[in-house]
Amino acid sequence: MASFVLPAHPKIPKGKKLAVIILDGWGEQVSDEYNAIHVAETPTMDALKNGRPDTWRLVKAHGPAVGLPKEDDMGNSEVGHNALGAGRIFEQGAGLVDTALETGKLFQGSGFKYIQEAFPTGTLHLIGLLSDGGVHSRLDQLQALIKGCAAHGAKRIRLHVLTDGRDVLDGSSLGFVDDLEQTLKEVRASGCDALIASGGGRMEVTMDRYENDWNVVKRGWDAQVLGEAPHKFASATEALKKLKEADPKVNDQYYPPFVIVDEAGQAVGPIVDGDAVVTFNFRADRMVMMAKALEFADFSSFDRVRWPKIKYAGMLQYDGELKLPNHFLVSPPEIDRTSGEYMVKNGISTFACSETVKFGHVTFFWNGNRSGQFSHELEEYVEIPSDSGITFNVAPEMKAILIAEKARDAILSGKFDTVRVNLPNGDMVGHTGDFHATVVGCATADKAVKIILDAVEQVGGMFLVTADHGNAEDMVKRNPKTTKPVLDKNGKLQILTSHTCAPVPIAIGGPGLPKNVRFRKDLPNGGLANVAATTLNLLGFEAPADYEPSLIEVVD
Ligand SMILES: O=C(O)[C@@H](CO)OP(=O)(O)O
Ligand SMILES: [Mn+2]
Ligand SMILES: [Mn+2]
Repeated sequence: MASFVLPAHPKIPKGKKLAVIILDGWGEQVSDEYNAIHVAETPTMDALKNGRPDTWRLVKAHGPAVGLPKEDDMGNSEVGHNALGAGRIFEQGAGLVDTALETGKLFQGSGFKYIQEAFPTGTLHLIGLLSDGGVHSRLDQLQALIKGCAAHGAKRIRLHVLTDGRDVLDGSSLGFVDDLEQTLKEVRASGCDALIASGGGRMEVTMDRYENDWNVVKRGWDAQVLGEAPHKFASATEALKKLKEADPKVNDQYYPPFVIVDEAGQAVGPIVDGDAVVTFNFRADRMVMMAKALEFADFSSFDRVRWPKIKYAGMLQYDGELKLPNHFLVSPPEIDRTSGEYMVKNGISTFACSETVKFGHVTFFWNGNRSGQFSHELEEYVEIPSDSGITFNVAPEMKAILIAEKARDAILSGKFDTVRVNLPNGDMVGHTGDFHATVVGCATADKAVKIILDAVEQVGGMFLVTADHGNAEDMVKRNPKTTKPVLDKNGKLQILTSHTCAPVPIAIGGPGLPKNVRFRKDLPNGGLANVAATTLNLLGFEAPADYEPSLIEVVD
Protein backbone atom coordinates (compact mmCIF):
# COMPACT_ATOMS: atom_id res chain seq x y z
CA MET A 1 0.00 0.00 0.00
CA ALA A 2 1.29 3.41 -0.93
CA SER A 3 2.07 5.66 2.00
CA PHE A 4 0.12 8.88 1.94
CA VAL A 5 2.32 10.67 4.46
CA LEU A 6 4.12 13.53 2.75
CA PRO A 7 7.41 14.91 4.11
CA ALA A 8 7.54 18.57 5.06
CA HIS A 9 8.90 20.87 2.40
CA PRO A 10 12.47 21.79 3.40
CA LYS A 11 12.00 25.50 2.76
CA ILE A 12 8.31 26.41 2.62
CA PRO A 13 6.59 26.52 6.01
CA LYS A 14 3.10 25.13 6.64
CA GLY A 15 0.23 27.15 7.95
CA LYS A 16 -0.58 29.79 5.33
CA LYS A 17 -4.07 29.70 3.84
CA LEU A 18 -4.12 28.92 0.11
CA ALA A 19 -6.83 29.92 -2.37
CA VAL A 20 -6.87 27.97 -5.65
CA ILE A 21 -8.95 29.65 -8.34
CA ILE A 22 -9.77 27.95 -11.65
CA LEU A 23 -11.04 30.26 -14.37
CA ASP A 24 -12.97 27.95 -16.67
CA GLY A 25 -12.24 28.52 -20.37
CA TRP A 26 -9.61 31.27 -19.95
CA GLY A 27 -6.65 30.93 -22.31
CA GLU A 28 -3.92 33.22 -23.59
CA GLN A 29 -4.14 34.24 -27.25
CA VAL A 30 -3.37 37.15 -29.55
CA SER A 31 -4.84 40.31 -28.08
CA ASP A 32 -7.29 41.47 -30.70
CA GLU A 33 -10.96 42.29 -31.08
CA TYR A 34 -11.94 38.59 -31.18
CA ASN A 35 -10.40 37.90 -27.78
CA ALA A 36 -13.17 38.49 -25.24
CA ILE A 37 -10.74 38.40 -22.31
CA HIS A 38 -8.59 41.07 -23.93
CA VAL A 39 -11.61 43.24 -24.69
CA ALA A 40 -13.07 42.82 -21.18
CA GLU A 41 -11.96 44.95 -18.24
CA THR A 42 -9.80 42.54 -16.27
CA PRO A 43 -7.67 44.69 -13.96
CA THR A 44 -7.13 41.91 -11.41
CA MET A 45 -5.83 39.35 -13.87
CA ASP A 46 -3.81 42.03 -15.69
CA ALA A 47 -2.09 43.02 -12.44
CA LEU A 48 -1.08 39.40 -11.79
CA LYS A 49 0.64 39.27 -15.16
CA ASN A 50 2.17 42.63 -15.90
CA GLY A 51 5.73 43.01 -14.71
CA ARG A 52 5.64 39.77 -12.71
CA PRO A 53 7.64 37.18 -14.66
CA ASP A 54 8.61 35.30 -11.50
CA THR A 55 5.02 34.62 -10.42
CA TRP A 56 3.08 34.48 -13.71
CA ARG A 57 3.56 32.09 -16.60
CA LEU A 58 1.71 29.99 -19.13
CA VAL A 59 1.06 26.24 -18.90
CA LYS A 60 -0.17 23.75 -21.48
CA ALA A 61 -3.79 22.70 -21.23
CA HIS A 62 -4.42 20.65 -24.38
CA GLY A 63 -3.25 17.56 -26.27
CA PRO A 64 -0.83 15.04 -24.75
CA ALA A 65 -0.07 17.43 -21.83
CA VAL A 66 -3.52 16.50 -20.46
CA GLY A 67 -3.62 12.89 -21.71
CA LEU A 68 -5.35 13.47 -25.06
CA PRO A 69 -4.23 11.55 -28.14
CA LYS A 70 -3.10 14.36 -30.45
CA GLU A 71 -1.37 17.73 -30.36
CA ASP A 72 -4.38 19.36 -32.03
CA ASP A 73 -6.87 18.03 -29.44
CA MET A 74 -8.23 21.04 -27.57
CA GLY A 75 -8.42 20.90 -23.80
CA ASN A 76 -11.59 20.37 -21.83
CA SER A 77 -12.83 20.49 -18.28
CA GLU A 78 -12.64 16.78 -17.60
CA VAL A 79 -9.03 16.26 -18.66
CA GLY A 80 -8.02 19.68 -17.33
CA HIS A 81 -9.40 19.21 -13.84
CA ASN A 82 -8.23 15.59 -13.76
CA ALA A 83 -4.67 16.80 -14.43
CA LEU A 84 -4.95 19.68 -11.96
CA GLY A 85 -6.15 17.41 -9.19
CA ALA A 86 -4.12 14.29 -9.90
CA GLY A 87 -0.72 15.82 -10.62
CA ARG A 88 0.02 13.23 -13.29
CA ILE A 89 -0.94 12.72 -16.92
CA PHE A 90 -3.25 9.76 -17.50
CA GLU A 91 -4.21 8.53 -20.92
CA GLN A 92 -7.79 9.72 -21.14
CA GLY A 93 -10.99 8.13 -22.45
CA ALA A 94 -10.47 9.30 -26.04
CA GLY A 95 -7.15 7.47 -26.36
CA LEU A 96 -8.26 4.41 -24.39
CA VAL A 97 -11.22 3.93 -26.73
CA ASP A 98 -8.96 4.42 -29.77
CA THR A 99 -6.69 1.63 -28.57
CA ALA A 100 -9.55 -0.70 -27.65
CA LEU A 101 -11.04 -0.26 -31.11
CA GLU A 102 -7.72 -0.55 -32.98
CA THR A 103 -6.70 -3.74 -31.17
CA GLY A 104 -10.23 -5.15 -31.30
CA LYS A 105 -10.11 -5.69 -27.51
CA LEU A 106 -13.31 -3.71 -27.15
CA PHE A 107 -15.18 -6.56 -28.86
CA GLN A 108 -13.61 -9.22 -26.66
CA GLY A 109 -14.27 -7.62 -23.28
CA SER A 110 -16.94 -8.60 -20.75
CA GLY A 111 -18.92 -5.38 -21.40
CA PHE A 112 -19.31 -6.21 -25.06
CA LYS A 113 -20.11 -9.86 -24.33
CA TYR A 114 -22.87 -8.64 -22.05
CA ILE A 115 -24.64 -6.48 -24.67
CA GLN A 116 -23.97 -9.11 -27.33
CA GLU A 117 -26.38 -11.46 -25.53
CA ALA A 118 -29.20 -9.23 -26.82
CA PHE A 119 -28.08 -9.27 -30.48
CA PRO A 120 -29.92 -12.41 -31.71
CA THR A 121 -33.39 -11.14 -30.82
CA GLY A 122 -33.07 -7.51 -29.72
CA THR A 123 -32.05 -4.15 -31.19
CA LEU A 124 -28.77 -2.44 -30.28
CA HIS A 125 -29.25 1.27 -29.51
CA LEU A 126 -26.34 3.69 -29.58
CA ILE A 127 -26.86 7.02 -27.79
CA GLY A 128 -24.39 9.90 -27.78
CA LEU A 129 -22.85 13.07 -29.16
CA LEU A 130 -22.42 13.17 -32.93
CA SER A 131 -19.30 15.14 -33.89
CA ASP A 132 -15.56 14.87 -34.25
CA GLY A 133 -14.99 17.27 -31.32
CA GLY A 134 -13.18 14.66 -29.27
CA VAL A 135 -14.38 16.12 -25.96
CA HIS A 136 -17.23 13.71 -25.19
CA SER A 137 -17.11 11.36 -28.18
CA ARG A 138 -15.69 11.04 -31.67
CA LEU A 139 -17.44 10.24 -34.95
CA ASP A 140 -14.69 7.89 -36.18
CA GLN A 141 -15.00 5.86 -32.98
CA LEU A 142 -18.78 5.67 -33.42
CA GLN A 143 -18.33 4.48 -37.00
CA ALA A 144 -15.86 1.80 -35.91
CA LEU A 145 -18.22 0.75 -33.14
CA ILE A 146 -21.18 0.42 -35.51
CA LYS A 147 -19.17 -1.64 -38.01
CA GLY A 148 -17.68 -3.79 -35.24
CA CYS A 149 -21.09 -4.46 -33.68
CA ALA A 150 -22.52 -5.47 -37.06
CA ALA A 151 -19.53 -7.74 -37.66
CA HIS A 152 -20.04 -9.27 -34.21
CA GLY A 153 -23.64 -10.21 -34.74
CA ALA A 154 -25.83 -7.12 -34.24
CA LYS A 155 -28.81 -7.57 -36.57
CA ARG A 156 -30.61 -4.33 -35.88
CA ILE A 157 -28.97 -1.05 -34.80
CA ARG A 158 -30.67 2.23 -33.94
CA LEU A 159 -28.82 5.51 -33.49
CA HIS A 160 -29.97 8.23 -31.10
CA VAL A 161 -27.83 11.20 -32.02
CA LEU A 162 -27.20 14.45 -30.17
CA THR A 163 -26.07 17.30 -32.38
CA ASP A 164 -23.06 19.30 -31.18
CA GLY A 165 -22.20 22.86 -32.33
CA ARG A 166 -20.31 23.40 -29.05
CA ASP A 167 -17.06 21.50 -29.60
CA VAL A 168 -17.33 22.08 -33.37
CA LEU A 169 -18.73 24.87 -35.55
CA ASP A 170 -22.45 25.49 -35.43
CA GLY A 171 -24.12 24.08 -38.54
CA SER A 172 -21.61 21.24 -38.91
CA SER A 173 -24.13 18.64 -37.71
CA LEU A 174 -25.64 18.18 -41.15
CA GLY A 175 -22.25 16.98 -42.40
CA PHE A 176 -21.83 14.60 -39.45
CA VAL A 177 -25.29 13.17 -40.12
CA ASP A 178 -24.27 12.61 -43.78
CA ASP A 179 -21.11 10.80 -42.70
CA LEU A 180 -23.07 8.64 -40.29
CA GLU A 181 -25.73 7.84 -42.91
CA GLN A 182 -22.95 6.67 -45.23
CA THR A 183 -21.69 4.26 -42.57
CA LEU A 184 -25.22 3.01 -41.89
CA LYS A 185 -25.70 2.41 -45.61
CA GLU A 186 -22.54 0.30 -45.73
CA VAL A 187 -23.67 -1.68 -42.70
CA ARG A 188 -27.12 -2.22 -44.20
CA ALA A 189 -25.48 -3.59 -47.34
CA SER A 190 -23.85 -6.22 -45.11
CA GLY A 191 -27.27 -7.30 -43.86
CA CYS A 192 -27.66 -5.33 -40.63
CA ASP A 193 -30.77 -3.17 -40.37
CA ALA A 194 -29.22 0.12 -39.18
CA LEU A 195 -31.01 3.49 -38.95
CA ILE A 196 -31.03 6.78 -37.09
CA ALA A 197 -34.03 6.66 -34.75
CA SER A 198 -34.02 9.94 -32.88
CA GLY A 199 -32.09 13.14 -32.29
CA GLY A 200 -31.87 16.54 -30.71
CA GLY A 201 -29.35 19.19 -29.64
CA ARG A 202 -26.95 18.28 -26.87
CA MET A 203 -27.95 21.17 -24.58
CA GLU A 204 -31.66 20.53 -25.05
CA VAL A 205 -31.70 16.75 -25.08
CA THR A 206 -30.02 14.20 -22.76
CA MET A 207 -26.64 15.84 -22.08
CA ASP A 208 -27.36 17.85 -18.93
CA ARG A 209 -24.87 17.44 -16.10
CA TYR A 210 -24.65 17.48 -12.32
CA GLU A 211 -28.46 17.28 -12.13
CA ASN A 212 -28.93 20.89 -13.19
CA ASP A 213 -32.12 20.18 -15.17
CA TRP A 214 -33.66 16.71 -15.38
CA ASN A 215 -36.12 17.94 -18.04
CA VAL A 216 -33.23 17.78 -20.51
CA VAL A 217 -32.76 14.07 -19.82
CA LYS A 218 -36.51 13.46 -19.84
CA ARG A 219 -36.84 14.97 -23.32
CA GLY A 220 -34.18 12.53 -24.46
CA TRP A 221 -35.83 9.61 -22.69
CA ASP A 222 -39.18 10.33 -24.31
CA ALA A 223 -37.63 10.38 -27.81
CA GLN A 224 -35.11 7.56 -27.41
CA VAL A 225 -36.96 5.10 -25.17
CA LEU A 226 -40.63 5.92 -25.69
CA GLY A 227 -40.28 7.00 -29.32
CA GLU A 228 -42.22 10.19 -28.58
CA ALA A 229 -41.27 13.75 -29.52
CA PRO A 230 -43.08 16.88 -30.67
CA HIS A 231 -41.36 16.63 -34.06
CA LYS A 232 -41.42 13.61 -36.38
CA PHE A 233 -39.47 13.24 -39.61
CA ALA A 234 -38.53 10.66 -42.20
CA SER A 235 -34.79 11.23 -41.71
CA ALA A 236 -32.35 13.12 -39.50
CA THR A 237 -31.25 15.29 -42.42
CA GLU A 238 -34.84 16.32 -43.02
CA ALA A 239 -35.23 16.98 -39.30
CA LEU A 240 -32.27 19.34 -39.11
CA LYS A 241 -33.22 21.20 -42.27
CA LYS A 242 -36.94 21.58 -41.50
CA LEU A 243 -36.42 22.54 -37.87
CA LYS A 244 -33.96 25.22 -38.94
CA GLU A 245 -36.35 26.52 -41.60
CA ALA A 246 -39.14 26.70 -39.05
CA ASP A 247 -36.96 28.57 -36.55
CA PRO A 248 -33.76 30.10 -37.94
CA LYS A 249 -32.61 30.89 -34.40
CA VAL A 250 -32.35 27.21 -33.53
CA ASN A 251 -28.75 25.96 -33.56
CA ASP A 252 -26.96 22.63 -33.34
CA GLN A 253 -26.62 22.82 -29.55
CA TYR A 254 -30.33 23.49 -29.08
CA TYR A 255 -32.28 21.44 -31.66
CA PRO A 256 -35.52 20.23 -30.07
CA PRO A 257 -35.96 16.46 -29.72
CA PHE A 258 -37.23 14.60 -32.77
CA VAL A 259 -37.99 11.01 -33.70
CA ILE A 260 -37.67 9.31 -37.06
CA VAL A 261 -40.86 7.59 -38.20
CA ASP A 262 -41.66 5.08 -40.94
CA GLU A 263 -44.28 5.45 -43.65
CA ALA A 264 -47.00 4.41 -41.24
CA GLY A 265 -45.90 7.16 -38.83
CA GLN A 266 -44.42 4.70 -36.32
CA ALA A 267 -41.17 5.53 -34.53
CA VAL A 268 -38.45 3.40 -36.11
CA GLY A 269 -36.53 2.68 -32.92
CA PRO A 270 -37.98 2.99 -29.42
CA ILE A 271 -36.05 1.04 -26.77
CA VAL A 272 -37.97 -2.03 -25.61
CA ASP A 273 -37.50 -5.09 -23.40
CA GLY A 274 -34.75 -7.35 -24.64
CA ASP A 275 -32.76 -4.59 -26.39
CA ALA A 276 -29.17 -3.56 -25.77
CA VAL A 277 -28.06 0.04 -25.22
CA VAL A 278 -24.62 1.65 -25.39
CA THR A 279 -24.04 5.28 -24.48
CA PHE A 280 -21.02 5.93 -26.67
CA ASN A 281 -19.66 9.10 -25.02
CA PHE A 282 -16.38 8.38 -23.27
CA ARG A 283 -16.64 11.48 -21.11
CA ALA A 284 -18.60 11.08 -17.92
CA ASP A 285 -20.28 14.26 -16.75
CA ARG A 286 -22.96 14.63 -19.40
CA MET A 287 -23.85 10.91 -19.55
CA VAL A 288 -24.17 10.18 -15.83
CA MET A 289 -27.78 11.35 -15.60
CA MET A 290 -28.89 9.25 -18.59
CA ALA A 291 -26.93 6.30 -17.19
CA LYS A 292 -28.87 6.60 -13.94
CA ALA A 293 -32.18 6.73 -15.80
CA LEU A 294 -31.27 3.61 -17.80
CA GLU A 295 -29.78 1.64 -14.93
CA PHE A 296 -31.38 2.49 -11.57
CA ALA A 297 -34.42 0.44 -10.53
CA ASP A 298 -35.11 3.02 -7.85
CA PHE A 299 -35.41 6.24 -9.81
CA SER A 300 -37.65 9.24 -9.22
CA SER A 301 -36.00 12.17 -11.03
CA PHE A 302 -38.72 12.04 -13.68
CA ASP A 303 -41.49 9.67 -14.71
CA ARG A 304 -39.91 7.13 -17.05
CA VAL A 305 -43.40 5.82 -17.98
CA ARG A 306 -41.73 2.61 -19.11
CA TRP A 307 -38.40 1.25 -17.84
CA PRO A 308 -37.33 -1.34 -20.42
CA LYS A 309 -35.43 -4.47 -19.38
CA ILE A 310 -32.26 -3.97 -21.39
CA LYS A 311 -28.60 -4.88 -21.44
CA TYR A 312 -26.90 -1.52 -20.95
CA ALA A 313 -23.20 -0.64 -21.16
CA GLY A 314 -21.39 2.69 -21.16
CA MET A 315 -18.47 3.29 -23.52
CA LEU A 316 -16.61 3.76 -20.21
CA GLN A 317 -17.65 3.42 -16.61
CA TYR A 318 -18.61 7.00 -15.81
CA ASP A 319 -18.44 6.92 -12.01
CA GLY A 320 -16.13 4.47 -10.28
CA GLU A 321 -17.53 5.15 -6.83
CA LEU A 322 -21.14 4.52 -7.87
CA LYS A 323 -20.02 1.77 -10.30
CA LEU A 324 -22.15 3.51 -12.92
CA PRO A 325 -22.84 1.94 -15.27
CA ASN A 326 -22.16 -1.54 -14.04
CA HIS A 327 -21.19 -2.72 -17.53
CA PHE A 328 -18.84 -0.83 -19.85
CA LEU A 329 -16.90 -1.47 -23.05
CA VAL A 330 -13.58 0.16 -22.11
CA SER A 331 -12.02 0.53 -18.66
CA PRO A 332 -11.66 4.17 -17.61
CA PRO A 333 -8.29 5.64 -16.62
CA GLU A 334 -7.43 4.66 -13.08
CA ILE A 335 -6.79 8.05 -11.59
CA ASP A 336 -5.59 7.23 -8.08
CA ARG A 337 -3.78 9.07 -5.28
CA THR A 338 -5.08 12.50 -6.24
CA SER A 339 -3.86 15.59 -4.40
CA GLY A 340 -7.22 15.83 -2.63
CA GLU A 341 -6.66 12.43 -1.07
CA TYR A 342 -3.10 13.34 -0.08
CA MET A 343 -4.32 16.55 1.52
CA VAL A 344 -6.92 14.77 3.61
CA LYS A 345 -4.43 12.12 4.70
CA ASN A 346 -2.01 14.85 5.76
CA GLY A 347 -4.62 16.73 7.77
CA ILE A 348 -5.25 19.56 5.31
CA SER A 349 -8.80 20.93 5.35
CA THR A 350 -10.46 22.02 2.09
CA PHE A 351 -13.44 24.09 1.03
CA ALA A 352 -14.48 23.54 -2.61
CA CYS A 353 -17.20 25.51 -4.36
CA SER A 354 -18.73 26.28 -7.72
CA GLU A 355 -22.18 26.60 -9.23
CA THR A 356 -24.04 23.50 -10.41
CA VAL A 357 -22.81 23.48 -14.02
CA LYS A 358 -19.19 23.41 -12.81
CA PHE A 359 -19.59 21.90 -9.35
CA GLY A 360 -18.40 18.45 -10.35
CA HIS A 361 -15.34 19.97 -11.97
CA VAL A 362 -13.76 21.01 -8.64
CA THR A 363 -15.02 17.90 -6.86
CA PHE A 364 -15.71 14.88 -9.12
CA PHE A 365 -13.16 15.62 -11.89
CA TRP A 366 -10.66 17.08 -9.42
CA ASN A 367 -10.74 13.85 -7.43
CA GLY A 368 -10.18 11.63 -10.47
CA ASN A 369 -13.84 11.10 -11.49
CA ARG A 370 -14.80 10.06 -7.99
CA SER A 371 -18.05 11.23 -6.46
CA GLY A 372 -18.23 12.24 -2.80
CA GLN A 373 -15.63 13.49 -0.36
CA PHE A 374 -12.53 11.76 0.99
CA SER A 375 -13.32 13.09 4.48
CA HIS A 376 -16.46 14.69 5.87
CA GLU A 377 -14.46 16.23 8.72
CA LEU A 378 -11.80 17.85 6.57
CA GLU A 379 -13.67 18.71 3.39
CA GLU A 380 -16.70 20.88 2.73
CA TYR A 381 -18.12 21.01 -0.80
CA VAL A 382 -20.65 23.76 -1.55
CA GLU A 383 -22.77 23.90 -4.69
CA ILE A 384 -24.50 27.12 -5.69
CA PRO A 385 -27.54 26.38 -7.87
CA SER A 386 -27.05 27.46 -11.49
CA ASP A 387 -29.71 29.06 -13.59
CA SER A 388 -31.45 26.44 -15.71
CA GLY A 389 -33.53 26.63 -18.86
CA ILE A 390 -31.58 29.64 -20.22
CA THR A 391 -28.51 30.12 -22.37
CA PHE A 392 -25.82 31.86 -20.37
CA ASN A 393 -25.49 34.85 -22.69
CA VAL A 394 -28.73 35.99 -21.09
CA ALA A 395 -27.14 36.07 -17.62
CA PRO A 396 -23.38 36.19 -18.30
CA GLU A 397 -22.49 37.11 -14.73
CA MET A 398 -23.67 33.62 -13.80
CA LYS A 399 -23.03 32.92 -10.07
CA ALA A 400 -19.38 34.04 -10.10
CA ILE A 401 -19.78 36.72 -7.44
CA LEU A 402 -21.73 34.37 -5.15
CA ILE A 403 -19.03 31.71 -5.57
CA ALA A 404 -16.36 34.29 -4.71
CA GLU A 405 -18.30 35.45 -1.66
CA LYS A 406 -18.59 31.87 -0.41
CA ALA A 407 -14.85 31.45 -0.92
CA ARG A 408 -14.18 34.76 0.84
CA ASP A 409 -16.29 33.71 3.82
CA ALA A 410 -14.55 30.32 3.94
CA ILE A 411 -11.13 32.01 3.92
CA LEU A 412 -12.09 34.55 6.58
CA SER A 413 -13.65 31.83 8.77
CA GLY A 414 -10.16 30.47 9.33
CA LYS A 415 -11.61 26.94 9.23
CA PHE A 416 -9.89 25.81 6.02
CA ASP A 417 -6.27 25.41 4.97
CA THR A 418 -7.23 25.65 1.32
CA VAL A 419 -10.18 26.94 -0.65
CA ARG A 420 -10.79 25.86 -4.24
CA VAL A 421 -13.27 27.35 -6.70
CA ASN A 422 -14.17 27.22 -10.35
CA LEU A 423 -15.41 30.46 -11.96
CA PRO A 424 -17.49 29.38 -14.99
CA ASN A 425 -18.03 32.51 -17.08
CA GLY A 426 -15.28 32.42 -19.72
CA ASP A 427 -16.31 28.91 -20.65
CA MET A 428 -20.08 28.78 -20.31
CA VAL A 429 -20.70 32.17 -21.90
CA GLY A 430 -17.93 31.56 -24.45
CA HIS A 431 -19.80 28.45 -25.62
CA THR A 432 -22.80 30.58 -26.59
CA GLY A 433 -20.68 32.36 -29.20
CA ASP A 434 -22.12 35.70 -28.02
CA PHE A 435 -19.07 37.98 -27.96
CA HIS A 436 -20.47 40.85 -25.94
CA ALA A 437 -21.97 38.58 -23.32
CA THR A 438 -18.64 36.77 -23.05
CA VAL A 439 -16.90 40.09 -22.42
CA VAL A 440 -19.34 40.76 -19.58
CA GLY A 441 -18.78 37.24 -18.25
CA CYS A 442 -14.99 37.65 -18.26
CA ALA A 443 -15.15 41.02 -16.52
CA THR A 444 -17.36 39.44 -13.87
CA ALA A 445 -14.96 36.55 -13.36
CA ASP A 446 -12.17 39.08 -12.89
CA LYS A 447 -14.21 40.86 -10.20
CA ALA A 448 -14.79 37.52 -8.50
CA VAL A 449 -11.05 36.84 -8.47
CA LYS A 450 -10.56 40.21 -6.77
CA ILE A 451 -13.02 39.36 -4.01
CA ILE A 452 -11.06 36.18 -3.24
CA LEU A 453 -7.64 37.85 -3.46
CA ASP A 454 -8.80 40.57 -1.07
CA ALA A 455 -9.74 37.88 1.47
CA VAL A 456 -6.36 36.21 0.97
CA GLU A 457 -4.74 39.57 1.65
CA GLN A 458 -6.69 39.98 4.89
CA VAL A 459 -5.57 36.64 6.31
CA GLY A 460 -1.98 36.91 5.08
CA GLY A 461 -2.51 33.92 2.79
CA MET A 462 -1.46 32.81 -0.68
CA PHE A 463 -3.24 32.31 -3.97
CA LEU A 464 -2.82 30.26 -7.12
CA VAL A 465 -4.95 31.38 -10.06
CA THR A 466 -5.10 29.31 -13.24
CA ALA A 467 -7.52 27.94 -15.84
CA ASP A 468 -8.49 24.52 -17.20
CA HIS A 469 -8.33 25.28 -20.96
CA GLY A 470 -8.96 28.08 -23.41
CA ASN A 471 -12.31 29.29 -24.72
CA ALA A 472 -13.21 32.99 -24.25
CA GLU A 473 -9.85 34.25 -25.53
CA ASP A 474 -10.83 33.13 -29.01
CA MET A 475 -14.29 33.67 -30.40
CA VAL A 476 -13.65 33.18 -34.13
CA LYS A 477 -12.22 30.44 -36.27
CA ARG A 478 -8.63 31.38 -37.17
CA ASN A 479 -5.87 30.23 -39.42
CA PRO A 480 -3.57 28.64 -36.84
CA LYS A 481 -0.44 29.90 -38.62
CA THR A 482 -1.37 33.54 -39.26
CA THR A 483 -3.93 33.77 -36.40
CA LYS A 484 -6.12 35.76 -38.84
CA PRO A 485 -9.85 34.88 -38.92
CA VAL A 486 -10.89 32.35 -41.57
CA LEU A 487 -14.00 33.64 -43.35
CA ASP A 488 -16.78 31.37 -44.62
CA LYS A 489 -17.83 31.18 -48.27
CA ASN A 490 -20.01 34.25 -47.81
CA GLY A 491 -17.09 36.24 -46.44
CA LYS A 492 -18.41 36.13 -42.89
CA LEU A 493 -16.55 35.45 -39.64
CA GLN A 494 -17.12 31.95 -38.28
CA ILE A 495 -18.07 32.10 -34.62
CA LEU A 496 -16.01 29.77 -32.46
CA THR A 497 -18.07 28.30 -29.65
CA SER A 498 -15.53 25.64 -28.74
CA HIS A 499 -12.53 25.35 -26.47
CA THR A 500 -9.08 26.02 -27.91
CA CYS A 501 -5.54 24.68 -27.85
CA ALA A 502 -4.24 27.86 -26.19
CA PRO A 503 -2.04 27.69 -23.11
CA VAL A 504 -3.53 29.07 -19.89
CA PRO A 505 -2.06 31.50 -17.38
CA ILE A 506 -1.01 30.55 -13.88
CA ALA A 507 -0.19 33.13 -11.23
CA ILE A 508 0.86 32.80 -7.60
CA GLY A 509 1.09 35.44 -4.90
CA GLY A 510 -0.36 36.85 -1.71
CA PRO A 511 1.31 38.15 1.45
CA GLY A 512 1.86 34.59 2.71
CA LEU A 513 3.94 33.56 -0.29
CA PRO A 514 7.57 33.42 0.85
CA LYS A 515 9.46 36.18 -0.96
CA ASN A 516 12.05 33.80 -2.36
CA VAL A 517 9.48 31.53 -4.10
CA ARG A 518 9.24 31.91 -7.86
CA PHE A 519 8.43 29.90 -10.97
CA ARG A 520 11.28 27.73 -12.20
CA LYS A 521 12.61 28.59 -15.64
CA ASP A 522 13.58 25.02 -16.54
CA LEU A 523 10.05 23.70 -17.17
CA PRO A 524 9.06 25.56 -20.35
CA ASN A 525 6.67 22.75 -21.30
CA GLY A 526 4.94 22.66 -17.92
CA GLY A 527 1.24 21.86 -18.05
CA LEU A 528 -1.79 21.54 -15.81
CA ALA A 529 -0.44 18.30 -14.32
CA ASN A 530 2.41 20.30 -12.77
CA VAL A 531 -0.02 22.31 -10.66
CA ALA A 532 -0.80 19.68 -8.00
CA ALA A 533 2.82 19.42 -6.86
CA THR A 534 2.95 23.22 -6.85
CA THR A 535 -0.04 23.50 -4.50
CA LEU A 536 1.29 20.77 -2.20
CA ASN A 537 4.58 22.70 -1.99
CA LEU A 538 2.75 25.93 -1.19
CA LEU A 539 0.97 24.11 1.63
CA GLY A 540 4.38 23.14 3.04
CA PHE A 541 4.70 19.56 1.73
CA GLU A 542 6.96 17.79 -0.67
CA ALA A 543 4.93 16.34 -3.51
CA PRO A 544 4.75 12.57 -4.13
CA ALA A 545 7.78 11.43 -6.12
CA ASP A 546 5.80 10.34 -9.17
CA TYR A 547 3.85 13.60 -9.52
CA GLU A 548 4.83 15.90 -12.38
CA PRO A 549 7.38 18.36 -10.99
CA SER A 550 6.36 21.47 -9.12
CA LEU A 551 6.47 24.72 -11.06
CA ILE A 552 8.09 26.62 -8.19
CA GLU A 553 11.53 26.86 -6.67
CA VAL A 554 12.87 28.60 -3.59
CA VAL A 555 15.87 30.78 -4.32
CA ASP A 556 18.43 31.22 -1.56
O1 LIG B 1 -19.87 21.83 -21.90
C1 LIG B 1 -19.17 20.82 -22.05
O2 LIG B 1 -19.58 19.67 -21.88
C2 LIG B 1 -17.72 20.97 -22.47
C3 LIG B 1 -17.69 21.18 -23.96
O3 LIG B 1 -18.17 20.05 -24.63
O4 LIG B 1 -17.13 22.06 -21.80
P1 LIG B 1 -16.25 21.83 -20.47
O5 LIG B 1 -15.20 20.83 -20.82
O6 LIG B 1 -15.67 23.20 -20.17
O7 LIG B 1 -17.15 21.36 -19.42
MN1 LIG C 1 -13.74 23.87 -18.60
MN1 LIG D 1 -16.47 24.23 -21.92
